[in-house]
Amino acid sequence: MRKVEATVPLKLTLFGEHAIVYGEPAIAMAISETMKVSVMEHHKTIISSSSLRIENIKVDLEDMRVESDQISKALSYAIEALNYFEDRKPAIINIESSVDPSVGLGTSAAVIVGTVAAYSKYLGYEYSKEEIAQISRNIEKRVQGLGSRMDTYTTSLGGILYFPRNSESVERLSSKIDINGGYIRRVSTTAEILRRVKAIKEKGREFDEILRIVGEIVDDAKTYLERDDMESVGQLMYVNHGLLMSLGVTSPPLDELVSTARNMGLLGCKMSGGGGGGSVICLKSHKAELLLESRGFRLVNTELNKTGVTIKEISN
Ligand SMILES: Nc1ncnc2c1ncn2[C@@H]1O[C@H](COP(=O)(O)OP(=O)(O)OP(=O)(O)O)[C@@H](O)[C@H]1O
Ligand SMILES: C[C@@](O)(CCO)CC(=O)[O-]
Ligand SMILES: [Mg+2]
Repeated sequence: MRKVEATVPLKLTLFGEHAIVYGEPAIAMAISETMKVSVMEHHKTIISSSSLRIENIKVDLEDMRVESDQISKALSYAIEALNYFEDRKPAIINIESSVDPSVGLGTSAAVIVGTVAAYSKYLGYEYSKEEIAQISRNIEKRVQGLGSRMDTYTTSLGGILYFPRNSESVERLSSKIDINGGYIRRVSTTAEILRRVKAIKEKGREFDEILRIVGEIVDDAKTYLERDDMESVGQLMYVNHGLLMSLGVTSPPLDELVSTARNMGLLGCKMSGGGGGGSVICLKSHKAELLLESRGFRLVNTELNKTGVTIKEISN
């Protein structure tokens, strides 16, 4: 029986979330939390996701229909990833994540990257990580309507990545940055928050100006990260958080935590990812870890992942 398994790192956004959707640069980092997608030979197509508590959903291979609209919405990223392939073969697709879905850690991207990586190998294709990133980026954009290539590229390629403005290139950064990260549940998905930002942006020119300043912060942060000047990196984290608050994408628990961190003299903290709750990152310190824990944030394994998606063939 053939089985292919893809392991995909999740990610943190260090700087520039939301602004990157409008052409500004951003910096993201792949971490050691993972999404695993396995594809196993079978006579029917079945999708299971333990973290979504969705078990053995049968999928019609012809039109990728599932039994209920609600479930099909929850599985839309995985289904669209399977749909990319025209020469589909039946299989059991199992998705397992080390974190909760939709908390700002790039689970939407990782589900797509993992499904494209494992299913393409199952069908006999040999895609490079860059090809997996490119295919996944288009799928995420199609499902969400809006979005950048940041999460799909970071989870495919691994490392600390800088996405320059108005360019399709990606730059690997070398930095010793060490982070504490944690998350709380959120009510909205990134797709919903992206639609809210678009609506706000259409209301006033000042929002374009905020996004442009975020872009400048990202470029300065790149310089400081490469010099390992963490005091300056931390200061820019607070400023980036403040601008995200002006865009309306933070939430009271996130703002309280970041503001308390600043009052306590921590070097730097900010929201990370789509926002509306979800993830917060701080430059690493014992105090930052205690603060995250005291506010009920679930700590994440923020060790840098340098390799990106890996695929292995398991035969039994
Ligand atoms: N374990 C999983 N199994 C299947 N689908 C998942 C899983 N985890 C996440 N997803 C899909 O990704 C969606 C969440 O995407 P969303 O973009 O809101 O969160 P995120 O990617 O974790 O955060 P961010 O985009 O802010 O980094 C879920 O609604 C679901 O469709
Ligand atoms: C909010 C956003 O910038 C990051 C989500 O992790 C969306 C995107 O880049 O697609
Ligand atoms: Mg997402």
